[in-house]
Amino acid sequence: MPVEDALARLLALAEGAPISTCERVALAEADGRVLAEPLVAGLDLPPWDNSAMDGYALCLADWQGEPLPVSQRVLAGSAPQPLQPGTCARIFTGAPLPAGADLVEMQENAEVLADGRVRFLEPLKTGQNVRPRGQETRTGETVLPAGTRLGPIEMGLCASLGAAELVVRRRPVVAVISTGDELVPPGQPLGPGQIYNSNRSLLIAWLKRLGCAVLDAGILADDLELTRKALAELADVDLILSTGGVSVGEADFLGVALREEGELALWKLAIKPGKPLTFGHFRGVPVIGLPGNPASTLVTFGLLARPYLLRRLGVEEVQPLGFAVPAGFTWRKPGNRREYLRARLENGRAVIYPNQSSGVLRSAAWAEGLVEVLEGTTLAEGDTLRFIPLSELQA
Ligand SMILES: Nc1nc2c(c(=O)[nH]1)N[C@H]1C(S)=C(S)[C@@H](COP(=O)(O)OP(=O)(O)OC[C@H]3O[C@@H](n4cnc5c(N)ncnc54)[C@H](O)[C@@H]3O)O[C@H]1N2
Ligand code: MOO
Ligand SMILES: [Mg+2]
Repeated sequence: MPVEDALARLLALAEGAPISTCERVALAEADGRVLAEPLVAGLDLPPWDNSAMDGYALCLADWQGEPLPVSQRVLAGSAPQPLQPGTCARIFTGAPLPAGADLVEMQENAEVLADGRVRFLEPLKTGQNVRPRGQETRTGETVLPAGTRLGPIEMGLCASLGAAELVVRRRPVVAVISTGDELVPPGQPLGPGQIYNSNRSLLIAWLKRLGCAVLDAGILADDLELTRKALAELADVDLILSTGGVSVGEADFLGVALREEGELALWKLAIKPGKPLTFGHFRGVPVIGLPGNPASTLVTFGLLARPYLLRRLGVEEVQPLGFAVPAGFTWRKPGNRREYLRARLENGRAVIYPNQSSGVLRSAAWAEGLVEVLEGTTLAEGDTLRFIPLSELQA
């Protein structure tokens, strides 16, 4: 199945199983969460006309070009008096404009005379250096739609509107299973044939960034009975996310368990790395089986499982679009799977890590993004490719 068809399937399944319950959280706890209700402005922003500069506020219609006495001093955080006709007000950045004033001149363009009056050195224009009330936002406007993922910028925006609490989708509970008799957690010595479990750490960190509550189900031995048992114990989670055990080997049991006690909706995609990606249900619980090779885990989580989870949270834009870059390498062997190569930008061109084996996670740590090589294509230097930044995928 082509990647885009698999993604469309997954997103449709996600829409059928939304994480629809919500909770009210303090603003400080909302980073990384998804808004369940739109953020509607309860005030104008700015709440009043204010000065964009340190200088002097005056009324243009009232001014004949003569130096003006200073009738008041207005600091940010103060409440000014209405402007006395025939005077100007000393004013500072962010301070409310006195009623009757309609412009601010910056102090660099003004001269304070010996008698304290202020002479304006440049032509003046109504509205200059004034940030009018409501210029950013008006009361009642929807500032962020439901389904927005909150990041640093949104946190700041919510605060600017005085939102102390937000209604967000609850965290999806995702169980992480690492399958493989060879796996050992870091901190223990390696025996013969053993390797450290890297997928667990990669996925747990990534899921947390996505606002998921992670249930670490540990390492699962390559055994059908134990696989059934492990899956059966996770009946209450929103998603079971496993790695390994999805290919055709004699120790690959995930697909068998899904076929027996649920259903296998997706298996064998035209994607490299990541071909044996598996999606199905075990006794009704959604299961994503990522291929065990670490670069396959990375690519399939980023391009398929991450969008699936985000869509379950009601997020519309689930995938970075990436951007077009010229290839800084040649590709001579057309594949029958869409390839995602770990790449970097050098002098505006994509160059790839020399070892693209799906077992090599170091390629991804070196890389800044994934470049997409379409099925059946070869590439010459300068040909255009899509570059998907890893920073955006990991956000
Ligand atoms: N005869 C075939 N063999 C394989 C095929 C195929 O089509 N025919 N597909 C290959 C492809 S492509 C992939 S990808 C892998 C996927 O295999 P599995 O998902 O079943 O994963 P395992 O066999 O369990 O492990 C693969 C590889 O990854 C290492 N691994 C697994 N889990 C972890 C972990 N948590 N941390 C670090 N490394 C892990 C494991 O030791 C293996 O080296 O199958 C190919 N075979
Ligand atoms: O699809 Mo596998 O991840 O190529 O090695
Ligand atoms: Mg295998």
